[in-house]
Amino acid sequence: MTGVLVADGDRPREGGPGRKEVEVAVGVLVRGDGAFLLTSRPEGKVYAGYWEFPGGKVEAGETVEQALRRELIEEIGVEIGAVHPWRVERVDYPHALVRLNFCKVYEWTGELHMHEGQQCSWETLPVKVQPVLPGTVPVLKWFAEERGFAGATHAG
Ligand SMILES: Nc1nc2c([nH]c(=O)n2[C@@H]2O[C@H](COP(=O)(O)OP(=O)(O)OP(=O)(O)O)[C@@H](O)[C@H]2O)c(=O)[nH]1
Repeated sequence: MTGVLVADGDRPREGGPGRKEVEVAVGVLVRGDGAFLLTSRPEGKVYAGYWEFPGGKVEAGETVEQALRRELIEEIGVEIGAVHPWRVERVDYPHALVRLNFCKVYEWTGELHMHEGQQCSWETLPVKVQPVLPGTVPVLKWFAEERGFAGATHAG
């Protein structure tokens, strides 16, 4: 990871002048009944306790799809089937400039196991869990558009 590291509290910050975009692979697991999986960010990470879609940073030499397959095994213990790239969203956080590659996934094998002490919840609109990570909010809006859902997509 290149970028300027700035000591800040208990965690270094990625970014600074000329900060590099961090590619992130994000999995939107959708069940047959339309429910989608949200997970909470584990303790020790930025935005701990916020709800998001599972995924993580793309490592050097990996494609988004490869990163997604690896992250979902590592984080939630499932092996995913076909990956359907959906939308890309750029979010400028104080801690990083991220490029979120949201991919829909309809098939997976294995039981859900939260390997990082997260919580998980199958959700429909409006989502019940909160707080929702800022980078997750647009996805809820895309779902609302797709599903003809009117009203607030989440609390807060
Ligand atoms: N996984 C995930 N990350 C998201 C979402 N929305 C969003 O803004 N992000 C941001 O994308 C980045 C993903 O990094 P991460 O911390 O989950 O990645 P990672 O598992 O590789 O973690 P690590 O390398 O810090 O241990 C974070 O800055 C996170 O705030 C989302 O829906 N899912």
